[in-house]
Amino acid sequence: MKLCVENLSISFDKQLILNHIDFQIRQGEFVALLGPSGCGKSTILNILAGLLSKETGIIKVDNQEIKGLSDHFAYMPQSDLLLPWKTILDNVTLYGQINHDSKAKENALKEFKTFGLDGYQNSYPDQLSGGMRQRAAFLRTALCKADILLLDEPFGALDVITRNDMQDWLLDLRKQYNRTTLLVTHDIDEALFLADRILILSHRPASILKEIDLSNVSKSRDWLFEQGTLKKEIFELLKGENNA
Ligand SMILES: Nc1ncnc2c1ncn2[C@@H]1O[C@H](COP(=O)(O)OP(=O)(O)OP(=O)(O)O)[C@@H](O)[C@H]1O
Repeated sequence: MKLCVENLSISFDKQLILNHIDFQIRQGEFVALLGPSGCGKSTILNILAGLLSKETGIIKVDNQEIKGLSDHFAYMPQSDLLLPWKTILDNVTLYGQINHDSKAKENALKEFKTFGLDGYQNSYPDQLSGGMRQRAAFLRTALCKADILLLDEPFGALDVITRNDMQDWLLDLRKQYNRTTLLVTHDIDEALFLADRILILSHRPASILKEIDLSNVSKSRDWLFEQGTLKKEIFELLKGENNA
């Protein structure tokens, strides 16, 4: 599904946070949003997910305008929000159960291996490592029948090694699943490694400062290590905005 965001603005307490944001995401494209802290990245996801009301702007999925909550979007917030009293299988099939999908558990179990959770269906969240919990939260999001995934710093709370492992895993998964995705991250490496395109936001009120197209790049850790100049350029841009 193609996502089109036009002229998106919002203020909190009379302070303009998003200033006429325009962007599009093609079917199957993976786009990362990078920007200085507090510029409004999560706010964009919250508006798309229907949790916040925009002041101006139009959101379209495949040319159809979306208002409020929509099942086009599956949202994975920063914390994993796994329910501690439910098993991993019950946690990942929460939406399916709410929607009375009798095949929810059967369909979920087929994905446990891919998501590195094989054998853990009857475990509880506190029996899993941080990385596994994030994969479970991600599986719950991916199992939603939504066309567009909204991921807010999914690996933000993980240590650097687990984070890198999760990025490798997500890059592999991307090739298989081809879901339209918008990822919010603070991490320049993560954005470069995972995204087809990076949108860099300015300091508040946020507008899109720069777009980096990586769609023709064959991604690998070696490629990432060689991107010193590009990383420096993005870093300087974000640093300038942080000080703005
Ligand atoms: N519901 C709300 N009511 C009032 N102010 C809000 C609300 N949501 C966000 N804000 C404010 O809007 C600004 C942008 O917040 P947001 O969380 O979108 O930024 P961010 O770029 O995701 O930040 P970070 O990188 O630190 O996660 C912040 O100043 C925040 O305090």
